[in-house]
This record gives sequence, C-alpha cells and structure tokens, in this order.
Amino acid sequence: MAQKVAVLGTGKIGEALLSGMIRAGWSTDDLLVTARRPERAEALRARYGVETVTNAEAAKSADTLILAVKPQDMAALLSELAPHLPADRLVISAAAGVPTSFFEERLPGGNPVVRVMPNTPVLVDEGMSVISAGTHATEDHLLRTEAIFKPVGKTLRVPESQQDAATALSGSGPAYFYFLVEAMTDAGILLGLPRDKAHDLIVQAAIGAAVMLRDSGEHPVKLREAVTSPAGTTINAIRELEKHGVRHALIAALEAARDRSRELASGEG
Ligand SMILES: NC(=O)C1=CN([C@@H]2O[C@H](COP(=O)(O)OP(=O)(O)OC[C@H]3O[C@@H](n4cnc5c(N)ncnc54)[C@H](O)[C@@H]3O)[C@@H](O)[C@H]2O)C=CC1
Ligand SMILES: O=C(O)[C@@H]1CCC=N1
Repeated sequence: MAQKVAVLGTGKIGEALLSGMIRAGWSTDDLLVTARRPERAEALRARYGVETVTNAEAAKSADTLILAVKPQDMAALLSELAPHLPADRLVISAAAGVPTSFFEERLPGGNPVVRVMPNTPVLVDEGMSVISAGTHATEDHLLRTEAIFKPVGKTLRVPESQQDAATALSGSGPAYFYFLVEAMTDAGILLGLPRDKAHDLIVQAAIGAAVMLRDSGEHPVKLREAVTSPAGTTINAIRELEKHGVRHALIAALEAARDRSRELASGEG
C-alpha cells in the first residue's frame, strides 16, 4: 500500500511542497493537509483536490508527517499530535532553527525525526532541501524524506550542527537574490530605463549568471574576471561595491540569519 503523507501547516512552504508532490506524481489519495483556518482548508481542497483533516486525524492516518508551521507554533502543534501519533510515524520538520531534540523530547514514543530546510524555488522544481537525521531516524527514513524532496530540486545531507548555517545560506538565500534584483531594477530606473525593461535585463543577467555558475565548473572569481574588461565599465561598478562594503554586508547579513536560526531553537519568539 502507498505511503500516506500529511502536510501540517499549509502556508507558503507547506503549499509549495504540496504542489511539488502533486507535480511529481503523488496521488492526491495519498496526501492529507491540515490548516488552521477553515477558509484556508477549503481553498486547498478546491485548488489541489486533497483531503483536509485535523492535526489529530493526520497523526492517526499518515505514515509521514511534514510539519511546516512557524517555529513559534511548533510546541503547540506537537502537543496536539503527541497523544495520537504511533511511534513508527516519520516526522519531518521544515522549521528554521528547531532542533530534532525538540521533537524527540515531545514525542516520547521515539518517533524518527528528520529536519529539512527547503527553500521556495521548490515551486519551480529548483529548490534545495538540506536534510539531517535525528537520533531515531535511519537510512530508510532519510531515503523516504529524499523521495519527497528530490523531485522538487536538489537535496543535501548535512550534520545537524550545520543546519543553522544552511538555513542562512539556502533557506533564506532566494530572498537575497530578490533583494538584489529589486535594488538593481531601481538602479536601471535611475539610469533612465523603463521599469519593465530594467526588470527583464536584470532577471536575464541573473539567470545567465546562475546557469554559468552551475554548469561551467568555473570559480565565480574567474567568471567575474571574464566580464571585467581593462579600463572598462564593470571595474568601476566593482570598485563602488567594494567601497560600500557590500562583501562585508553580505557576510554580516548571513551571520545575522544564522544567529536568528539559533534563537528559534527554543521554539519561542
Ligand atoms: N517561507 C520559506 O521560504 C521557508 C519557510 N520554512 C519554514 O517553514 C515554516 C512555515 O513558514 P512559512 O510557510 O513561511 O509560514 P506561513 O505562515 O506561510 O505558514 C505557516 C502555516 O501554518 C499554519 N498553522 C499554524 N499553526 C497550525 C496548526 N496548529 N495546525 C495547522 N496549521 C497551523 C498557519 O495558519 C500558516 O498557514 C517555518 O517553520 C519556516 O521556518 C523553511 C524554509 C523556507
Ligand atoms: O525567514 C524564515 O524564517 C524562513 C526560514 C528560511 C526561509 N524563510
């Protein structure tokens, strides 16, 4: 019999994963979702044809539960689940910061727990999902987790001690690129381009650069040097980026994201 998977907390990332599983060919008969608000449950049912259930029902009938609520809501969700959850059910958490020990303490039956940090490009099958096993999770549980996340992008196993860093780089990563595109589009407007043209130029530069980074096997410094002609335009821009400490700002930004992930470990504010 096929494994049933439930997504609990179907917000932005929960819905992105649900839609990815459906694209990857999961039957909606094998998927369950839970939502806090009835209107949201109805919208998900209408959009995807999936059954919406309570958290307790999901705990009783799903083989794998993907917990995609905010870190601050995780303790409350686990207290709803714990009385109903058989010990063999795989619990996958997508929450930033929250360690597998947090789940293990609240699920005393010894459920296998896998911590995953996905990112929103799972919506276009270009996600990255960073995976760590908890104490009771075996190779089989990791393979079951990868079967869910691989169709929507790449996966990478890391020791759990690297998850806060992975969250800063990868979970939050797409936001930095959107921020850069937004800022560079503003620059295009300053230089006199219409917004839609500025947007298209920067997005295509981003796509071209991303594909070259992925496919050329070249170091980013080499790729940048190839753009930077002697006494040309690019070096003037690079000098300004260095003068304004953009490299330093990026390092500080990712360190701040890593620190916030660590703070979320307590499952509080
Ligand atoms: N948005 C992103 O790019 C990423 C988010 N995450 C993690 O995913 C989790 C969710 O983040 P988002 O999707 O951005 O937030 P969100 O606020 O869009 O989604 C959370 C959903 O959980 C629901 N919820 C809360 N308590 C519930 C309960 N007891 N039962 C059922 N539903 C409940 C909320 O109503 C909401 O729809 C967080 O833990 C976050 O750290 C991880 C990777 C990337
Ligand atoms: O901002 C956040 O907390 C979540 C986790 C990684 C991406 N979004």
